[in-house]
Formats: sequence, C-alpha cells, structure tokens
Amino acid sequence: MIHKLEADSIFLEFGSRRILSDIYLKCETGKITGLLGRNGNGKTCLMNIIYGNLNANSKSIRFDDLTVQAAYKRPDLLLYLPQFNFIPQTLTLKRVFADFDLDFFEFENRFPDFKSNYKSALKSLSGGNRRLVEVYIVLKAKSKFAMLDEPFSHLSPIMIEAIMELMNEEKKNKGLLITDHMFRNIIGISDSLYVLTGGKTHLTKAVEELEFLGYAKA
Ligand SMILES: Nc1ncnc2c1ncn2[C@@H]1O[C@H](COP(=O)(O)OP(=O)(O)OP(=O)(O)O)[C@@H](O)[C@H]1O
Repeated sequence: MIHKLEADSIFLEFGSRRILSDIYLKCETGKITGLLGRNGNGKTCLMNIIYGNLNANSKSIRFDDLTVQAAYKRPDLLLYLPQFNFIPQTLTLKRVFADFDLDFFEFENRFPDFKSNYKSALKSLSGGNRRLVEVYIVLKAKSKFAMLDEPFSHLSPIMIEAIMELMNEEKKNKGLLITDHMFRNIIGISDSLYVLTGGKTHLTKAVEELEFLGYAKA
C-alpha cells in the first residue's frame, strides 16, 4: 500500500514579512521527493511546520488524509533530520543504534571506517562522521516518512555517493523528502521535485522549468 504525506493551506509570516503563502506538497512512500529553493526561501520553515515544531498562521498536514498537528510526536509516521546535530552528542554509537532499534554491524559493513567506534561517543567523531551517523539513522529507522534538511552538507563525496545509494534502497520502505544546496544531487535522485520560490511551491516536470526557476541545467 502506498502512503502519502500532504502539506497545504500553509501561511507563514514573520512580522509583516510573508514567507510561505501558496504551498502544496505531496510525498509518497516508494519515492524521493526533492525540494529546491534559494537561500532564505523558507524550505526549513516548511519542514518545521510539517514536523509541527514551528507554528504557522495556518496549515494542513495530512498523512493518508488524516490531519496530524504534531508529527514530532509520531516517529512511526515521520522522522526529521534538521540542519543541526539532533542526537545528544554524549551518547555512544552503541546506545544510539540501540535507541533507534538499528543494527550497528549492518552500518559498520557499509561504512567500515566506523569499525572501532561502537563504544565511542558521537562527540568524539569528526563533524562529517557525526553527520553521516545522523543521516543514516533517519534514513534507516522505522518510519513511514523521513524528511532530511541538507543531508549532504559536511559529507565527503564518497559519503554522499553512499548516502544516495542508501536513499535509493530505503525509498522502497518509506517516503523521503529532501532538500539540499547540492541541487544537482537532489535533481538526480528525486522522483518528483518541487521548487519553492516567492512563498509558493512549483511542481517541476522538466529541466527547462528548472532553468526558468533559476536553476542551471542539470
Ligand atoms: N524565527 C524567525 N524569525 C524571523 N524570521 C525568520 C525566523 N526563522 C526564519 N526566518 C526567516 O525566514 C526566511 C526563511 O528561512 P528558512 O530557514 O526557512 O530558509 P531556507 O530556504 O531553509 O534557507 P537555507 O537554504 O539558507 O537554509 C529567512 O529569510 C529567515 O531569515
């Protein structure tokens, strides 16, 4: 069965500044949905509204047609990778993988550089390795949807390749919503793609439209 996550009727202002006004976004399980937009266009605000930790003037967030106001209380429905480290950095990888009910040894097989880190605290890892662990956790943990804000930032090109491969595998199990400044990666991996500009989402169907919306040819 295909599950869907939809967001619309979203209106967001900060003071007199309108950020979001005409949004429609649909994600489905089995697919990667990309979200592109210039700096400051409101991608992070939109994700936070979907997650339920930013109040909008109005919003409608629905999972399989049922309204969910606070998706952050429903990890079975949605997991969120914010731009900042969200897992307490004093925890060991052993503890983090246990908390998310994931197999560390499966992770280690994919990323052998972590072999000696089972009992290491996250804070003892490099910034790139910490980010990789968090991206992996959000992609692999059990949930119908995962939303990732800049999953490729701080990762090396080899890690990015590995994460894109993992995304392609994991979309069989969930719906993914991703945004990143590395727009060629987003364009390359997305099954459907929205561009956020002027407070509105545009579902793009062709590369020409992306050029029109200010993106270079993929
Ligand atoms: N709490 C806040 N109060 C006032 N303005 C805010 C607040 N949060 C965000 N903004 C503004 O809203 C706009 C949208 O921010 P947002 O972080 O969603 O953009 P973005 O598209 O994710 O940008 P980036 O790609 O740089 O991460 C920005 O101009 C930002 O400065």
